[in-house]
Amino acid sequence: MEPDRVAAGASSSPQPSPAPAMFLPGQTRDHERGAVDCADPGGDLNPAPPPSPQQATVEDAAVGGDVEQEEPKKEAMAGVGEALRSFMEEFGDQGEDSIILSPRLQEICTPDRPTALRFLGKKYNNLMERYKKQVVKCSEECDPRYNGLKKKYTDECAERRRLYNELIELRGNIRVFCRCRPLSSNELARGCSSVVEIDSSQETELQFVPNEKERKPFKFDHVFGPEDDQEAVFSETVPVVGSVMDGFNVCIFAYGQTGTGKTFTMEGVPENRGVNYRALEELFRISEKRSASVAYTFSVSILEVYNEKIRDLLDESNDQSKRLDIKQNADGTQEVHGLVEAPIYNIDGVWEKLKFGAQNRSVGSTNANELSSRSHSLVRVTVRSEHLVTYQRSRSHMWLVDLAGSERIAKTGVEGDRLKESQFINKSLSALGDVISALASKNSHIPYRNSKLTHLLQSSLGGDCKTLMFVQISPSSMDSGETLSSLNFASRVRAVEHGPAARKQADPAGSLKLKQMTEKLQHEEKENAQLNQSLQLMQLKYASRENVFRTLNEKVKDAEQACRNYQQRIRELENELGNEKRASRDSARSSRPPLVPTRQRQPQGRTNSFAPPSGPSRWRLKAPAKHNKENIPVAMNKPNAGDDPNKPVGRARRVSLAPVIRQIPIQPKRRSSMAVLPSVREHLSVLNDKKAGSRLSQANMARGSLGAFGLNLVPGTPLAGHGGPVDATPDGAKFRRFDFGSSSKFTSPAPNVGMWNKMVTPQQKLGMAPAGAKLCFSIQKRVTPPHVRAKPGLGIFDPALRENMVVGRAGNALRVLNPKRRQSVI
Ligand SMILES: Nc1ncnc2c1ncn2[C@@H]1O[C@H](COP(=O)(O)OP(=O)(O)OP(=O)(O)O)[C@@H](O)[C@H]1O
Repeated sequence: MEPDRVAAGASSSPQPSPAPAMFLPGQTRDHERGAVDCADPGGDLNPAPPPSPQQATVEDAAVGGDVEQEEPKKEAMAGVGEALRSFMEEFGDQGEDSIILSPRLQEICTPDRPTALRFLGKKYNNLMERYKKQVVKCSEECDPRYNGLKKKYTDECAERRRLYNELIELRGNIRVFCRCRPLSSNELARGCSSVVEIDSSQETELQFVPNEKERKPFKFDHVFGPEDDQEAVFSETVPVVGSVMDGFNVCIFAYGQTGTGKTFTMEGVPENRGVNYRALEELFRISEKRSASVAYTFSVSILEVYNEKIRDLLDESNDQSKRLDIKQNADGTQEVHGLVEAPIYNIDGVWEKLKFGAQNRSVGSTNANELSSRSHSLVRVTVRSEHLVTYQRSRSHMWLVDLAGSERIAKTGVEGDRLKESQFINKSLSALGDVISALASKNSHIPYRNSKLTHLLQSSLGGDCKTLMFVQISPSSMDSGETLSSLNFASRVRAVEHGPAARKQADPAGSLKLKQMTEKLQHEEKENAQLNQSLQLMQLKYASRENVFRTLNEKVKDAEQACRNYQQRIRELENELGNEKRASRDSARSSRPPLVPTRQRQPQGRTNSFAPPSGPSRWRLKAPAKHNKENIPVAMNKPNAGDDPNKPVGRARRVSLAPVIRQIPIQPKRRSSMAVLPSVREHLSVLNDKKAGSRLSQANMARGSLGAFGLNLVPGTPLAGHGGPVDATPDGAKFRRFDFGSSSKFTSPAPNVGMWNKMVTPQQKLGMAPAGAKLCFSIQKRVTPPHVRAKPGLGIFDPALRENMVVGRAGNALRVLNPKRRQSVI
């Protein structure tokens, strides 16, 4: 901007409006004031236009010529100049236009207004322009920030309120609303004044001012003044009412001196309905709103506690003698059995019920109230809900209680029945006070059962429900005493902590079912775990058994193979024997000696010179006694030392050389088998003393082959050497020990064998078997089928096991000792 134009502009424009320009960030109010004063010392806020250079010169001269006159003015302006200077400094140092660096400005020691203005010239205008731009820029920058901060602040406030409410809920305090009724016309007529001061801006506080000197503040969750209507009261109550729809138990009760508006608050009047009606209206509204997801059903019961008796106000029979008692449910809640629970489907139905109940309520006239409630009235709304998606059920109660008024008997002037009622009322209210005190001081024992009222409200006062108390007060100076005691009581109630936050109530039937299901589930889980364990065990067992089975299978296969080999071998041997037999028969036929009479006579028993039939027969051979020359039997058994073996043991008599064979009863499951035995000598080398007692067996020897071999080929068996019954037990085994070639004590001497002597083995006859090789006949305990015998458990069929069992060998024959079963010869 050019200097001329600035000067002209300045002169033509009388209002450059410096005042706003003076309110700068960082400046103090004094500075601002100083700047304003500087701009307009005479009181005019608009500064004088900057003088033109010419004017400045003239003025300079004038200043110089009239110093004395200007002296006080200069002094006054000194501070102003200083302010201006600091202002300029603040805006200075801005590049070329900076006035700080100006040597001229620095020369001015005590700048006064004209000097400064003259000096500023166009700089002032530039600065103003810059300042305005900065202000605009600043506001542009700050506005969104300001709005953001403002919003943040509002949000924070809301959050703080929410957190506070949450804190209150967590603490579980009973919420207390205070409602003060207006002064009645009666009171006004009496000239009563109000002792209660309520500041409408302070929603939670009231001052109790009984006189000019006394003033006591009380704090509640909300304070309603005389001008607050039913709607305002209910709008604060709605959140508590809504909780019952979420499954919480709720209790709302009104307490206060008689005539203070308890019934007015709870019941209201038809044209101005109270909490009861509005609460139920709200329940239906919420139900309608949630109908898509939750199905609600409502029922209502109305009762009163009159003179410590419970009366059902919905009982149409109005039977006064009907006795209702409080019982404790399994879940710890209190229940009045026999109480009418009327279902309600719409708000009209609600009003009908409420009206019906109110009509039945006991009321009477007192000095304090024309229509005074003489009982505690309780409306219980039961809300049942079922979620349509999750099928979760809940059942909750909402108690709406209008207590009877506390009253001073003397003041109310009651007598007779009214007096009795008052005493009961006061007694129960005092019990309520005791309960509250006990709860507030966290006593272990809460005296709920001292009155029917406290017993009924047990779970609503100290339990897990949301409680709201209206303390009703009268503003009248006449009632200041009662008002103060009500306020004190309400404060105590407010301090009560419920303990844990209110809990959602599940439907008892549903929860019982759920409990049963949970128990069943737990039981099944336990069983499952046990089954799993046993299954794992079985799997382990199965795996190990499978292993064993596989091993056994392999062994069986081996044994079967061995068995097949043996069978093959036996067939071969049988064939050979058959051949031998045929050959020997043929040769015998061709060289048969002539028949000669025999002097032998048949033994007493049945004699048979032929081999006994094969099969499970048992034979008892009377072994031929050893005879001396005169045919006198001598002792066969162990002779005593010194005994003459040839000494006759009895009367000499003729005896048959043929063995006496007596058939003994066949024992089932016994069989005989035969085996090719090595020669006696070999045999003796095979057997040792200990093993000799073991039974001898012929594995897989065909049963029919026994007959072919003949009994006469079996010396050493009981048939050969033992006169007693065949004994297959280990004790008898010693008798089966034989020494065919030598003089065994059980075998007949070779010359005396008689016809037996002639019966040589087919092997001997055919010369196939080594000299002295015999067939051994043994008796086994059990006849085991081939497949059983082939089992590897027997051992002898398993080559590996058999090797371990071998106790002797003779040619092809092996003598094995199976410790588990028996000793065998193969
Ligand atoms: N907030 C209010 N606004 C206008 N009138 C009120 C209010 N509160 C109470 N009243 C009036 O005061 C009178 C007494 O009220 P109410 O019967 O409800 O008292 P109360 O506490 O129930 O008495 P009591 O304990 O004897 O039954 C009634 O006529 C009622 O209309």
